[in-house]
Amino acid sequence: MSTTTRPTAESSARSTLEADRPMKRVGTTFSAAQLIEALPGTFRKLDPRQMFRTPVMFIVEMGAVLITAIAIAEPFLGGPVTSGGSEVPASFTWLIALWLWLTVLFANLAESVAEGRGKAQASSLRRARTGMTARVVREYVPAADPGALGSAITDMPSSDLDLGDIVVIEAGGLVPGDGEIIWGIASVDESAITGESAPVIRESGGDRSAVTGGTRVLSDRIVVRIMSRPGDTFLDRMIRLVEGAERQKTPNEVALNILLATLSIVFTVVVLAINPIGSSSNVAVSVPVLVALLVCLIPTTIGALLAAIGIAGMDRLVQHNVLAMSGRAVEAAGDVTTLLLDKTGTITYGNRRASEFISVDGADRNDLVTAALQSSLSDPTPEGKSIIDLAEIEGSVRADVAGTVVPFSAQTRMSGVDFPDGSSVRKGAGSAVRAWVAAGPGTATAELDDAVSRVSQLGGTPLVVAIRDAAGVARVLGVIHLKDVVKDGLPERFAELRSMGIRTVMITGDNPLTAKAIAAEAGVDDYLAEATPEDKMCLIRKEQAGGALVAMTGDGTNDAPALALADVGVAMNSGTSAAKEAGNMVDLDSDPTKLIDIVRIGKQLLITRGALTTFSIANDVAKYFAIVPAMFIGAFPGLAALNIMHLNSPSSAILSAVIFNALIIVALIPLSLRGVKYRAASASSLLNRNLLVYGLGGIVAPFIGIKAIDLALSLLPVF
Ligand SMILES: Nc1ncnc2c1ncn2[C@@H]1O[C@H](COP(=O)(O)OP(=O)(O)OP(=O)(O)O)[C@@H](O)[C@H]1O
Ligand SMILES: [K+]
Ligand SMILES: [Mg+2]
Repeated sequence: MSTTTRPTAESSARSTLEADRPMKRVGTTFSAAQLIEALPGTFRKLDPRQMFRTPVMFIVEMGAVLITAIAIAEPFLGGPVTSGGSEVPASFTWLIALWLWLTVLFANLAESVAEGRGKAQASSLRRARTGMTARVVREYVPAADPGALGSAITDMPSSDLDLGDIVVIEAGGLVPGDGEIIWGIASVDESAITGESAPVIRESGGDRSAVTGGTRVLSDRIVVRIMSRPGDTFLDRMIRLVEGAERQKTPNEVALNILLATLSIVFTVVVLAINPIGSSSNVAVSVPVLVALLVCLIPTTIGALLAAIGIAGMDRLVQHNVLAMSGRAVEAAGDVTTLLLDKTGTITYGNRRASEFISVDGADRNDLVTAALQSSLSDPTPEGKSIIDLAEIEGSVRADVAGTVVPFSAQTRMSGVDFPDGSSVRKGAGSAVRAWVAAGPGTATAELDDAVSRVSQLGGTPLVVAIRDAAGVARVLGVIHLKDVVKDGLPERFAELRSMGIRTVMITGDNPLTAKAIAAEAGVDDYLAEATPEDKMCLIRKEQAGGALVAMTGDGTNDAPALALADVGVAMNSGTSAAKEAGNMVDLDSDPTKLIDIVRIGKQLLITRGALTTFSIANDVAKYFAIVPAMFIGAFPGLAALNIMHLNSPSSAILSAVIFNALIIVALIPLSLRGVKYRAASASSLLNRNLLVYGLGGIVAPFIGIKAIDLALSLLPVF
């Protein structure tokens, strides 16, 4: 690996990448309509079996049930008289019960509003899924155009399609399910899924062969092998994802929930111990006051908002056209230190096309073109097809030849044909074909090296063409120049990643010179050339062993193992289904720099959760000082010294604390949905700043809030 030069001025053209356009579906606060939509869910979530998943809020709900029962029973038992030696107004128990119920409902509301944003999107996705007809080819002849053959075709509903079915889709038709194109090339409108109206090219044989159910074929005819099971298509998964149906708690969330539950249990024990300590019955604290105290002490704020924060994070990714299959990956993204990128199809557009034949060593140009054509006749890759196209433009005539096809593989980096008379033809990466020629036996000359470097320095992929005659003598005929284009606006975006502390490394199967040229043009920090799929995995393991959290973006089947191994594996939507299956995120815009947004969203999620946890716990400490003196002031007038807030009466102090505890949840819903503002800064300085803002804020807010509520309550005749 070597470090590349910094981006040049020419390459700093304005980005046309998707990530630069204004975001499509962004809402930072919630509207009245959203609130109304969230109401049914708010009440449905009262089901104790659901509440139990959030232990803190489950305790509040049980408290609400208990206090409601006491409020109902009180008139028959002589009514509430005193608590902790103070008089209590008759409506007190009912008021506490009411505000405990509201506390639970506000928590449910937060989650329900967070879910609501995905539901709207899910219903628009559902529209893309319904009512499609699939045209299934019964007996498909491999690699043929069923239209030309007049194959038998049966129509069936797309919902009946199964794994392995072969369907044909004509221009204007909807793709009935996810699959791989096995014949043909077409432009496809994927806007139903990506929201982006510019059509994309999909073709058989390469890394751009995947099509998604619900998208529309705009031109030509393609044959697709279905790769998804009924009910488990990409669209189905996307719907479940945005609806939150598949949402599972991340390890961090589980750990935080355990911490919150532990705190709750500790406080429950503390509160239960209050009366025995206060011994004599005239100072005994009543059950409603004990429950009120408990609810104020346990971390209800974060308990209520935790789920909403997580859902909102996933939702923000969807707004950026990224589907995250796991919340764990979103969190990991917040700490990514290294980004590995595949070259072809990720940094470049991936439509490598033959643009030039260069003969070397005195070889006849026609022989080169013919050999290139022959070696590509049975090569289904887009590169292979582009060579045939160019050879035909150059006047070569396609003639079927019998022979054993040697298909391209990422390991051999060559493809070709072995003919029955013992001769053969190969094309492929320089190093691979050179070795093949040397074993011929034969020699390659400096003229070849020159041609290869010339193509490489232009950022092109040189494919060396060689033949071996029936006598076993090999020789090089020349080089095919495969051209690819680097996506726009990459250097600025990689510079941004650098400023976030993320190192970018391009890994490619291509030769070092091409890699160097493309790396310089794209502005990555480092590159690794001639990498096999195993090398890609090794590099990830090495980085991980050194403590780095690794993100990988790729599109090809040969990237799949690496995508699966990386902490954050972002598959390009344009890529193969193997890549999309292996990664834990899919970028619908196929933009390799989307990681900038993914990292930002991951960091924001972690920071928001940390900030609100700090706030919640600081808040609870402050409430303790507001309530405890008030609780016992009747019995121990000496506590008046602690009563720094001078609240109206003990019962109004306690009720004010409970009301504040409930209202702070509602007040913080917008922040948990929107996320704490993220600035590019080191993790420790962000942490310190947040501890200060949210810790201090958490201590001060209750004093102001409770005092204000107490003042308002004092206007009521009851207090
Ligand atoms: N159809 C083909 N026939 C022969 N050789 C090929 C063919 N396609 C690619 N090659 C050669 O094999 C090399 C490795 O290809 P591979 O697909 O593994 O990597 P890549 O696509 O170039 O890089 P990346 O990993 O960035 O996508 C290419 O650089 C090229 O030299
Ligand atoms: K609380
Ligand atoms: Mg590739």
